[in-house]
Amino acid sequence: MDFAESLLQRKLLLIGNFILTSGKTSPYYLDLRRLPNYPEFFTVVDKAIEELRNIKFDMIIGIATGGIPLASFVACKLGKPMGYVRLEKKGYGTDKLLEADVKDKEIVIVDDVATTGGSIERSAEEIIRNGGKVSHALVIVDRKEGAKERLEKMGITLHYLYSIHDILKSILPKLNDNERKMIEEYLVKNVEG
Ligand SMILES: O=P(O)(O)OC[C@H]1O[C@H](OP(=O)(O)OP(=O)(O)O)[C@H](O)[C@@H]1O
Ligand SMILES: O=C(O)c1cc(=O)[nH]c(=O)[nH]1
Repeated sequence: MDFAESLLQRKLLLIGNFILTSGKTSPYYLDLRRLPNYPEFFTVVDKAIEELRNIKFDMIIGIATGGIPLASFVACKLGKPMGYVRLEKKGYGTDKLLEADVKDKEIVIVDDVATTGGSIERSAEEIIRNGGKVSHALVIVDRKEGAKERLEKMGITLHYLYSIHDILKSILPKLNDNERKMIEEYLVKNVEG
């Protein structure tokens, strides 16, 4: 079974009507928060390590919440420091967004999914505000909805382990006509090449 089929079988790839963090509505949703429940996660960790092999960096920052497990496992296996950036301030305690000392460090940002790239952009801005540098980000799946181009403008290269095309090509034939039509229409309107 390939990765996409296992996502579908484990209900980590859902078909329906989903509101995204950007406010867009999508007929599919990658719910990778439970991927670490399954052995496929270890393959993803190994692929991420392979993808980072030729990149020089000091620290990995995961984006809460979806990016934290992958950031943690990869950092641990590589013997690199790790931290994370919150979605929002707590309003109490230290009230920080970024839980890491990034000053003068070269950071790789890690997340589960990139759609518009807004979450990575906000995280990079916070890291830069705190004195860190960001040239690379890595996600498990790039939904190909503009993240690469958006991040390029900030000088950040987006790496991904699977594109949405890799995921959907083996899945589309398994769906009913209505589901397939909704997804194909969404792809035409929202997704690059
Ligand atoms: O590229 P973007 O358009 O920013 O969308 C992708 C982001 O959306 C999801 O996070 P979400 O905000 O749902 O938070 P969660 O990981 O805590 O569930 C996902 O984990 C990415 O961080
Ligand atoms: O854009 C998002 O918010 C998003 C899309 C997706 O497929 N999965 C996810 O966790 N978030």
